[in-house]
Amino acid sequence: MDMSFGSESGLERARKRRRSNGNENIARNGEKEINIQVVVRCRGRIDREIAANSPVIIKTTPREIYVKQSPADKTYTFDKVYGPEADQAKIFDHIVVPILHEVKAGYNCTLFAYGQTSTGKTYTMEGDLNTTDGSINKDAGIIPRTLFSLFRDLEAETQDFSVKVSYIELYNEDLKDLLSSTDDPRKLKIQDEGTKKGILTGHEEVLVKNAADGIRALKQGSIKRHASQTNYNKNSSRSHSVFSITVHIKETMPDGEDLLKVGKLNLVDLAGSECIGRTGAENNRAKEAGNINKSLLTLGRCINALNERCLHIPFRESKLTRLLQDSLGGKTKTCIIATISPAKLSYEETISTLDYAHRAKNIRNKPVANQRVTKKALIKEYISEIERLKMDLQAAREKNGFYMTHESYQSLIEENRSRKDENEDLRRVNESLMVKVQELCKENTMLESSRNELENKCTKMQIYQTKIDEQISSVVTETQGHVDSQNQAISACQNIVKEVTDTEIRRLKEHNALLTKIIEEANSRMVLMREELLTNISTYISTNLNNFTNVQAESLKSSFGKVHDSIKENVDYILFFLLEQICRFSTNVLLCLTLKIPIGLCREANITALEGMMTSNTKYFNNLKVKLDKKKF
Ligand SMILES: Nc1ncnc2c1ncn2[C@@H]1O[C@H](COP(=O)(O)OP(=O)(O)OP(=O)(O)O)[C@@H](O)[C@H]1O
Repeated sequence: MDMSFGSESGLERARKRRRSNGNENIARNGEKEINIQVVVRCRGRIDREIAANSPVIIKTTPREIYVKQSPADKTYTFDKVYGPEADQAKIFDHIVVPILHEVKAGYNCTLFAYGQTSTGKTYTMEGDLNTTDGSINKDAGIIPRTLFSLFRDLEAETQDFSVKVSYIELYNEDLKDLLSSTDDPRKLKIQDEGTKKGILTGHEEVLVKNAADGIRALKQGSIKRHASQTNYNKNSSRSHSVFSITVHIKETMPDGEDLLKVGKLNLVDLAGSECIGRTGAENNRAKEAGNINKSLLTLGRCINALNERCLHIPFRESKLTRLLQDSLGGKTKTCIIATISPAKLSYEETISTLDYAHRAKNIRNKPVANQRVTKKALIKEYISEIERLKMDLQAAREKNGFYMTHESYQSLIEENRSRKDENEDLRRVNESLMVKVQELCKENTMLESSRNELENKCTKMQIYQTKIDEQISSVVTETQGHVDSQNQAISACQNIVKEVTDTEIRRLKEHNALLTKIIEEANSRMVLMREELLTNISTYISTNLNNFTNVQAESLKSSFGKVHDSIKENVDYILFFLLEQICRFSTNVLLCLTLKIPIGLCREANITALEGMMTSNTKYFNNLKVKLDKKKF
């Protein structure tokens, strides 16, 4: 029985051994890491969401998904994104058809649907399983479409092939020791004898001749699929289901030898990831939800560990992750379809699904095509497998101990050895981690002491800084006082200077007026003198004309001229002197105005200088008066 695609049958173990006998390197050389493909499917609102008036908060583009939230939308990028308009045919053509090519080329591929309850996982994987006139209906999901497409293509491409399917269901993670009862060879019932807690159902691999056979096998296997009604979904799957399709294709080599190419497709419909409170889970169903969440949680931890390239991936912590082990970080080509609801009602679960799926994007697998085996070798393996199973059955029926073939025993020994190796690896990892922890502890202690030192330094610096601050502020206050008193002194000085200057200007103006008056007086007096002189001369000449000789007349003219020149000279001198005084006066006034502010700073000296200037001006005026008086004719 090949119960799962993660656990190995004797046949697979034998194949593996053969691979390691020389062919493994060749296979390894061809290994190429590829990321897991992650796509998102968002369905339209369903009746329950419409009735609750829950608005649509999801917008999609071919690669991006926007979740409305304030203040800004949250955006996620995936390999592909499908909105409500994408029907079942589109999903199949875009996602599954390329995967089927890989299966036919001899690869193991896994496609699993993950998402909150009622978001459409079962609709996507199974959908409508009924057929009309031998054809699928439009709501048929990935499994029926795969079976129909596979048989159609294989029949068209080759005559020699076989298809086998198996179905298993897993819904309780409390199972510890799985015991098998084989009364019905087509149906497997494994029960935890100790606790009677859980059942893992399914059937062995069965050969199917056409697509309808395959669908029948799926229906048979899932007939008892554990489903219950939740607040969210009337027909909610409470278990994880795995439907596997194995394809054997015969190829005849040029030397005439027949080789078998084997490819496998695992279609996984996970149970809903759900929040217990919101889905209305009570009592047993709450426990059930807890178990479902527990296995999904382990799946999440494995995804995180793979994402972070951890040395240890906790695959063994749940049956589900043991089943999916080769599909996550192994040699399988894997695609995850994350299903979400568009309604605001499911906001939290949608974000959680998208975060989960987004992390899975970074997981890298190294797909390797299965080794082709000769028909003869395969038949031999099947015969020995049947022999082993027969003997196991016999021993079980006779309740006569447990029979095991030499090969099975060797396999178990090998498995045991590999577990021991694994344990040893873990012990070494643990040891190296302990060393690291100790190193970190030491580092931490050192860091702690340097932190204390730094804190002490900091405290000292703070005290020092406080002192400096105090000093600076006292200097600033003192300087400010000085500046204020200087400013007061300056403004007082400026007032005094202004007063002094105004007084001096007024005095200068008075002097100027006096000077102008003197000039005017001198002018008019000189005009009078000149006129008087001329009158006297003409009277004298007219009286004594006849007595004058020519010589006398000439001498008179010349003395008249001299007198005239002397008067002119005196007048010119006086005018020049007065002009000089006016210039000096103006310069003084300008000087006073220009020096107003500097005077304010050293006023005493300037006031003395101004007073000196005024005294010298007064002196000039007095001298001038004396001179003018002397020049009187
Ligand atoms: N893309 C879709 N288009 C139309 N109807 C859909 C779509 N996806 C889901 N539905 C409908 O939504 C309901 C819930 O879907 P389904 O049972 O597949 O959800 P689920 O995720 O498998 O839930 P659970 O985890 O509880 O089993 C069903 O009535 C289904 O027909």
